[in-house]
Amino acid sequence: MDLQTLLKSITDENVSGHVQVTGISNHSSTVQKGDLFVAISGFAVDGHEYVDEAIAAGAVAVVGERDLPSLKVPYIKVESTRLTLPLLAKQFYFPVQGMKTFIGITGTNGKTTTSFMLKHLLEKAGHDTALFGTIHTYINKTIYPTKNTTVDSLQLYKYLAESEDKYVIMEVTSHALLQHRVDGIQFDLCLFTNLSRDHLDYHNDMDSYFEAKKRLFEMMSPTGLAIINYDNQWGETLYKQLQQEGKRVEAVGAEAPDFSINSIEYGEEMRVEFGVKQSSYRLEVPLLGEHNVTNALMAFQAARTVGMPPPKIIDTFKSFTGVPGRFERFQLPSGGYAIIDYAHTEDALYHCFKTAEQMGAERIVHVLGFRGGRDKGKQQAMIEQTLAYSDVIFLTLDDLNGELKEEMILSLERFDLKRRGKVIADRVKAIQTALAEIKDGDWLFITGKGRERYKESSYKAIHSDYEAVQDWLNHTAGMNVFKLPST
Ligand SMILES: CC(=O)N[C@H]1[C@@H](OP(=O)(O)OP(=O)(O)OC[C@H]2O[C@@H](n3ccc(=O)[nH]c3=O)[C@H](O)[C@@H]2O)O[C@H](CO)[C@@H](O)[C@@H]1O[C@H](C)C(=O)N[C@@H](C)C(=O)N[C@H](CCC(=O)O)C(=O)O
Ligand SMILES: Nc1ncnc2c1ncn2[C@@H]1O[C@H](COP(=O)(O)OP(=O)(O)OP(=O)(O)O)[C@@H](O)[C@H]1O
Repeated sequence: MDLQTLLKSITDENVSGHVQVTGISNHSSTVQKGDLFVAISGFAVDGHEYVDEAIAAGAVAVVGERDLPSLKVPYIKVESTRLTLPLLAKQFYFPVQGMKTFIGITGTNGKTTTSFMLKHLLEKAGHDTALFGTIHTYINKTIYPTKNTTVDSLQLYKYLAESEDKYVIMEVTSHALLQHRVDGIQFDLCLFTNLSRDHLDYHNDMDSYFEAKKRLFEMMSPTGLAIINYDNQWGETLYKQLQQEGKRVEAVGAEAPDFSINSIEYGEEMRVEFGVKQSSYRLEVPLLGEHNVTNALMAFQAARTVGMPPPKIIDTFKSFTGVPGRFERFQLPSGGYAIIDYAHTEDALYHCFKTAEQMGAERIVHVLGFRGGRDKGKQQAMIEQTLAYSDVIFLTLDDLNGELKEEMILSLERFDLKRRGKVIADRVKAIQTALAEIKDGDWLFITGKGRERYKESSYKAIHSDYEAVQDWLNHTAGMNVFKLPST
């Protein structure tokens, strides 16, 4: 594409000469000959420092937001490159949204679970469905690894250009919304799962965190619909605000207008009877936990809105097999259970423990750690939550993300575990020590990482909580033939 044509989306200024752009890059190491390089002033480094490297790699023009000494390629200075990047990327890779239906899901917890449920429903109904989220990106039935829950705008538009999928489900985080990673998308459906304390290292307070999440609903198409979990206090606030703004909005939950939950049966699968306006339904959710009932009801409403008949949705839920690393429960030789779960907020832990209690757990044993470089303010509340339910607690390391191991261990040792716990720094050791404690009737929660690979090495060549459990079963419990089901 001609540079001047590409720049029309961001400036009226003329650029001298005829420059053909064959791609866009925002990382110097990925620049290809013919690329336009966009320099972002980042949180960790300043992309303007890499302009020379980008030009040496073949960049034919540069967009930046700082004054730079004259370059041997055209330089276009803009107000904000974070705002400019999605405009350029969209124009170059995916100028027309076309026939795709965009579904954005935001909230502190439940985005991944709800998005997996919805993808399952849509795919079983025969619709090609793309998914962007924490676990992976899924385009044209191919899985791609992902660094962020919401990919950056450049990667997003490159994927969308490739995607032949009719539906696009995106987990949209508050970081992504503030960093303009999904700018330019008009969402047909916007879901709000809940808001609870998290990420206050990035957002100053809960009000700012809420306002960041609310941005998704500003990107909703005029004919779009917002589906809100009304049982969450912030959900109720959002519902009322959107209604006042004249947006189309539906609420889900026991306290929601036009929606009623008549009964919930707790068990190996959850059964919920509920009513939407004049109709009533009975849904079996093949997952544990009331939080998953909420997630399922959100997915139900979304699938219904895009035209799937409720009986078909109810039937399709029966074949949903769950989400990797989200309340994955394994029976141990002792008769107790080990659960691998991604909970890393006080609210998520509460839902884990409440589920165990409802299922008759006699004792709760808990292994948890805290990610380095993330909100430290939530740690004490998470400790209080585990103390409220757990009989035995093992504090251990999670990803350090650049923090010093010794300092992290010291900070873990400072928590008062009321003589019910101890610090075992090595995560595999902590998990395997806990497993050895488990008796019939016990539920062991291993939280924070789900199926994610460890960034830190352990005393054994084991790379995830799942492998740590499997290794213990194979070696210590003498069950050499036992294999946990894989993802
Ligand atoms: C703090 C934060 O959110 N950072 C995000 C941000 O990084 P950044 O743009 O500031 O990047 P940077 O590393 O400072 O680099 C600045 C620029 O220099 C360029 N560069 C850098 C190095 C180099 O050698 N050459 C080069 O050109 C980079 O490509 C970049 O354009 O934009 C990047 C692209 O979108 C993100 O990958 C990155 O996420 C980092 C890795 C991260 O950990 N983010 C977390 C906090 C996050 O976003 N989490 C949410 C989930 C939260 C939840 O669970 O709800 C998420 O959506 O993943
Ligand atoms: N609706 C819910 N309400 C509260 N907690 C939930 C809910 N759904 C899931 N959880 C808890 O939160 C954890 C993370 O769930 P999930 O991955 O679905 O959420 P997420 O919003 O994608 O999280 P993240 O942003 O951290 O990737 C689960 O492992 C579970 O402990």
